[in-house]
Amino acid sequence: MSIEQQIADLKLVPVIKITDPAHAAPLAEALIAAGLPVAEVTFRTDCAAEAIKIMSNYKDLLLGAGTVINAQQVEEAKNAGATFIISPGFSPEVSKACLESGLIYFPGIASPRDIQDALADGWKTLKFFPAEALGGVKTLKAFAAPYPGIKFVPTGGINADNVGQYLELPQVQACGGSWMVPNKLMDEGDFAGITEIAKEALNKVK
Ligand SMILES: O=C(O)C(=O)C[C@H](O)[C@H](O)COP(=O)(O)O
Repeated sequence: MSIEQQIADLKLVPVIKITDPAHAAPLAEALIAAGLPVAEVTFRTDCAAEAIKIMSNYKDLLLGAGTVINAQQVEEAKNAGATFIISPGFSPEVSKACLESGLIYFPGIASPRDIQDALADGWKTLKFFPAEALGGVKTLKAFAAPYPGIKFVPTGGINADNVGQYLELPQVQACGGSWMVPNKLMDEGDFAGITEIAKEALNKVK
């Protein structure tokens, strides 16, 4: 099954910021225990690649790298075991690196011009970021008319209260968000708490 299809089936993509590599294994286990075996580990911390490498030991986990903004990070993510790449905005450099290395890219888009740049490189499942700040559902409905073949993974300001309204749209494959893996719980080592939040999020979207 394609990565796009697996993400569409899961409906949610937790956006994760790991500050301590020791959190990587318990976090992978917490997400798997919740029934949400997918992680977007962001390159916002120096240990992102190390965390991905640790999490890649969990073969049931669909593992991607987020906040990827250059080709070097694509290579680091791939070497660590990531199978998909996400960036906040469309990056021609990241796109080229993904095409060359066979990784799936979910580029961030915020405008029709971004959508067309992504489409020109062959990407048809796009991250709409920052979703809430850019008009949310209303903007996605407007994008759907001229680009009927494009699917979206909105992210940015999405939470348990508003995720349902996005997933009602046929052009929305899944929603991303950091609310499913709160930094506070990770810092406290409360991985059971993260499992609970991830389960609650899944219940909201079923
Ligand atoms: O880093 C990336 O690749 C991004 O595109 C941005 C993240 O997905 C959002 O920052 C998550 O937004 P929140 O759920 O509102 O915290």
